[in-house]
Amino acid sequence: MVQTCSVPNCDSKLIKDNGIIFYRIPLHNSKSFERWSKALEIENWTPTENCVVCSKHFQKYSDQTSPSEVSFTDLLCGSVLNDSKRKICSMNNNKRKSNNLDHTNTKRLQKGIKKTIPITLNKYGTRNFEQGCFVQTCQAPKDLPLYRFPYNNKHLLHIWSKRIGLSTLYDLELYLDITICKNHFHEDCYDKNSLQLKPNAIPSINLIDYLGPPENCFSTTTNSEEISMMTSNGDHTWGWLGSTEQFGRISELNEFIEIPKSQLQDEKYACFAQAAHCFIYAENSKKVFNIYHPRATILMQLRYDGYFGFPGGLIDANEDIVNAVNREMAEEINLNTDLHSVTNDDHVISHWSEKKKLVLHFYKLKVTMAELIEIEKRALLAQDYGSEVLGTVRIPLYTLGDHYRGFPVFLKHNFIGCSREQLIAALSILNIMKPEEIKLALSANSINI
Ligand SMILES: O=c1[nH]cnc2c1ncn2[C@@H]1O[C@H](COP(=O)(O)OP(=O)(O)O)[C@@H](O)[C@H]1O
Repeated sequence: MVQTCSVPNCDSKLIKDNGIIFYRIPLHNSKSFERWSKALEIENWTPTENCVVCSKHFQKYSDQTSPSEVSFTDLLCGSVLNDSKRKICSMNNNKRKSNNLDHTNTKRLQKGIKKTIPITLNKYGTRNFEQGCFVQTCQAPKDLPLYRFPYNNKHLLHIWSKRIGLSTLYDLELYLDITICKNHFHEDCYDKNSLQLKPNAIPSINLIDYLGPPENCFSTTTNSEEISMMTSNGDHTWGWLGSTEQFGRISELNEFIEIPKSQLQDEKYACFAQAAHCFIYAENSKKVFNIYHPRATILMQLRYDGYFGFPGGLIDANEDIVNAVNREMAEEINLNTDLHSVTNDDHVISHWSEKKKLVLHFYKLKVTMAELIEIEKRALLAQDYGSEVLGTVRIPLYTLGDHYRGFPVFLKHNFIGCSREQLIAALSILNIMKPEEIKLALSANSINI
C-alpha cells in the first residue's frame, strides 16, 4: 500500500524519487507535538503512529533550501498548511491511518527490513539501505561519512536509538547493519581534524524525533570502563564507515555469478555499482629452487582489510571502465600508465552480486618479467601504499611434493569480492594452468600431508 500524507486534500504519495519526504508526527515529545498541533491548527487531534506529514507543508522546503542547513526547529516555525479542515487522523474515523507509516523505522527494524525512503541514487548508482543514513527524514548529501551504532554499549545504543525515534532496544544484530550519517552529529562530536566520533558522542541534530539543544551531543555516562572499552575496540565498533565499505563485507559462498559476455550491456546491471580490477602477469620459466615450475608470475595485493585482491577499484560516475582500472592502478601500485595500461580488448570476465548490488569487471595486463619487477618496485612508492594497499605479492602457482603446500595453501587464504574466482578463471582462460591442475589444487587439503 502506498504511504500518503495525512493532511486533507494533499495527494503526496511515497513514490521513489518524487522528491517528497515524509515526516512522522512527534508523538512522544509533548513540546514538539504541541508545536506541530499549533502549526497544523488542529484541535482534538489524536494522531496515531501511522500519521505522517509530507515535506510540501514545510515552508523551507518549498524554496529547495538544503535540508542539511535547516534545523527542524526552523522547519516547524515556518510551517504553513493550506487547508482549513484539519480533522486528520482522528483515532475513530480516519480511513488513511492504516495507510500511513506502515514503513516506520520501528517496524522495519522489527522485521529486519531495510529502509526504503527516501531513495535517490548516489554517485555509485545505488543507495540501498546499508549504505545510507537510517534517520528517516535525512536528506543530507549521500556521500557523507556514516557511523555504525555503538552496539557493544547498551547504554549508548539506547540513547542513539531513542534520539532517532526508536522506542525500544531491538535485537543487537539488527544494529550491525544500520548507520547514521554525519549530518546528525554536532561538530563538537569529532576530534579536531578528524572524522572519528568521540567515544560518548550521540546524535543531536537534524532529528525529527529529538528537538533538544544541538549541543546536547554527549552521553553523560560516567562509566569510564565502558568508554575505554569502546575506544580500544576501534573501528570495528562504530568508527567511520567509508560509504563504499559495505561492498567489502564478507561474501557468501557463490554470491558472485559470472555475467555472460553477451549480457554485459544488459539494463539490469546499469544501476549497480561497478568496479574493475586487473590481473598483471608475466610468463616465467625460471624454476623456483631449481625444482618448481613457476608457470607465470602474477601480482596480487594484500589489502588494508586483510584480504588478498587485485589492483583496481570502484568506477566513478560517468567514468569509463578501462579508464577507471588504469586510474586505480596508478593510485594503488603507482603503475606507469604511459607504459602499461589496459584496453577494452583486455577484458577477461565479469561477475555480479545481487546482494551487494555490485558488478565486478576483470582485465588482464601482460608484461615481461623485467617489467613486472619494475612494477613491483614502483608499487612501494604508490599513493595508496601503506594504507589501502599493504604490498604486492606473487602467487605460488606450483605445488610441493606433499600435494598441499604451494598453490593449494595460497587458495586457502581469504580473498576479497570474487577475486578468487577471477584468479581461477584467468589461469584457465589465459592457459597458464590446465583445468585438471586447477581442480587438483582446489580439492587438495592438508590431510594429504
Ligand atoms: O580484486 C578484486 N576482485 C574482485 N572484486 C574485488 C577486488 N577487490 C575488491 N573487490 C570488490 O570491489 C569492491 C570495491 O573495490 P575496492 O575496495 O578495490 O575499491 P576502492 O579501491 O575504490 O575502494 C570491494 O568492496 C570488493 O567487493
